Amino acid sequence: MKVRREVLSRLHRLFYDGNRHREYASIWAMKTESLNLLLSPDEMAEADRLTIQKGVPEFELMQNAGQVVADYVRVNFSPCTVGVVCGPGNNGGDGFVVARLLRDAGWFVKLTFMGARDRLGEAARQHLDLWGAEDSPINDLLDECDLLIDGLFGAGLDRDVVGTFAELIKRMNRTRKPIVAIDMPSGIDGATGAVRGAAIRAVASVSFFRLKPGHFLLPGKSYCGDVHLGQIGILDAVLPRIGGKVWHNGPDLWQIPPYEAQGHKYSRGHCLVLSGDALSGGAARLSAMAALRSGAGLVSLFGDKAALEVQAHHVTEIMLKPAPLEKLLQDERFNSLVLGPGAGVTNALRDKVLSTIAAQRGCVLDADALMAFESDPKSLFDHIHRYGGDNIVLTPHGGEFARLFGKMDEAESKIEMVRIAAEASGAQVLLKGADTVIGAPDGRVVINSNAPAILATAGSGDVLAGIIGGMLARGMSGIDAACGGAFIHGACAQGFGKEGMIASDLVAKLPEVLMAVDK
Ligand SMILES: NC(=O)C1=CN([C@@H]2O[C@H](COP(=O)(O)OP(=O)(O)OC[C@H]3O[C@@H](n4cnc5c(N)ncnc54)[C@H](OP(=O)(O)O)[C@@H]3O)[C@@H](O)[C@H]2O)[C@H](O)CC1
Ligand SMILES: [K+]
Repeated sequence: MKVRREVLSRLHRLFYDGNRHREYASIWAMKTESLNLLLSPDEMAEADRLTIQKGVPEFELMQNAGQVVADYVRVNFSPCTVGVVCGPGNNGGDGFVVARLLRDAGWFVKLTFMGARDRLGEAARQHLDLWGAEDSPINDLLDECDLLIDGLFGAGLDRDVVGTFAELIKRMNRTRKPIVAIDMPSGIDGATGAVRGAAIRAVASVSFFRLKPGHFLLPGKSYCGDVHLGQIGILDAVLPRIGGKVWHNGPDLWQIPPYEAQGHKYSRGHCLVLSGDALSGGAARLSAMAALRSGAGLVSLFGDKAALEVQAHHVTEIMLKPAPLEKLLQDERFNSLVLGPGAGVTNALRDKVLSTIAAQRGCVLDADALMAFESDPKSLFDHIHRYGGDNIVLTPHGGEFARLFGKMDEAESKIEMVRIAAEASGAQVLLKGADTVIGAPDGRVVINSNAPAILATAGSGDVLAGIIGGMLARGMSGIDAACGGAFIHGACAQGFGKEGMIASDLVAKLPEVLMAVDK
């Protein structure tokens, strides 16, 4: 019933043409069973429990989990001597299955169990019995095996790893042998990606049913190696009961509105970008070019006449509007704005932001547009709550985020930080970084993980703001535009290569990437 209501309201909004900001279909509301959904270890344990309650034996889930890992190993490695290190819980139980299946396939397998048989659960104990061979001393296993399987801890890690286990993890890493992690690299917190004391550095992590935030948040991501997902019989039908609210970003989550055959440039939206002054216009120009390449029908730079006269020497397709913002906002066709890049932190900028919000336009508030509220963020947030923030995207980097929302030491992870910030501000918050996290005011969070290191270059953030501005102009909602923008931005950098990229190269890559994500 709830889903039906969401679909109906989505359809209502689809056909609603609010003049100021048109909204197209977002497939977001129908994503309960999406493979992009991420589950925390606790949510995963709940999915496991509900599935078992519905009659699927835990023994079978464990058998299937081991099978998925063994299959991964057989496809990706040549037969060799494998050492399986099993911990005291069900992660170790999966390890018993992997060991048995690889042995059955003719591989030479050693296994060390770092727990007590009588403390294992029933299913793990049965699988230990089926393995049935002598335990190997850990020194022999580490010396003699070519490939290690990490079955120490998975979803049940609930404290820092210390003492013997921490030493073992470090020794496994020091062998420099390839390690395949079952579920998560042991020591990585699946909910937050934090290293809990010590963690396995895996070449691959094979997980089950749905991935976890820790596979994508740093530093966890850099410990996982290749991440592989397999299905083990946990039922999709349990997902509505879990009600997960964190997703991994990808084109399945959002849809760029297609061009209409009858459309004209105004029906594709008009994005206004505030120019910096005469000596600081490059950032806004990058945003404007990105917005235009992202498919906004028209893009205009506005600002001081002196600044626009300089811009006139650089732009061709982009128009220049030397009019005051208040006047521009009377024209409803300007449906999206990008404010902040190179703008300078001034009271005048602050006023422009507040006017834009009051005029209920889609907007991206970046850099200086955020810092203009550093001393009084509440005035920004109150304004957004008053006029509505569905189509507003704030794009702070870590430093700006802390200055606007406070340090949030209490918060558990980037997910919690962004969730709190989105709720407080009433807008979408896109916290930039190597693991960009995007939050909506209703608690939904999306992790974007496709940004390569070369994206950390001057002007890259201006391009991101422009892409999101272009998406808003085309009629995407704030959350869809933010997620789409972050993914497309990362994909542009990935498509460029490893060296020498500058921000305008991202703009040049946009057509190729937009074609690739077009559904
Ligand atoms: N839902 C699924 O997809 C399935 C998952 N399977 C696998 O099971 C694990 C989760 O199993 P679980 O038994 O809940 O947890 P772990 O094996 O990860 O770890 C629990 C044991 O580890 C001890 N523990 C936890 N943290 C530490 C630590 N820092 N230092 C030392 N020991 C630690 C804990 O000990 P206690 O003292 O707290 O009791 C437990 O003994 C999941 O990751 C999958 O691999 C199923 O096989 C199939 C279904
Ligand atoms: K593990």
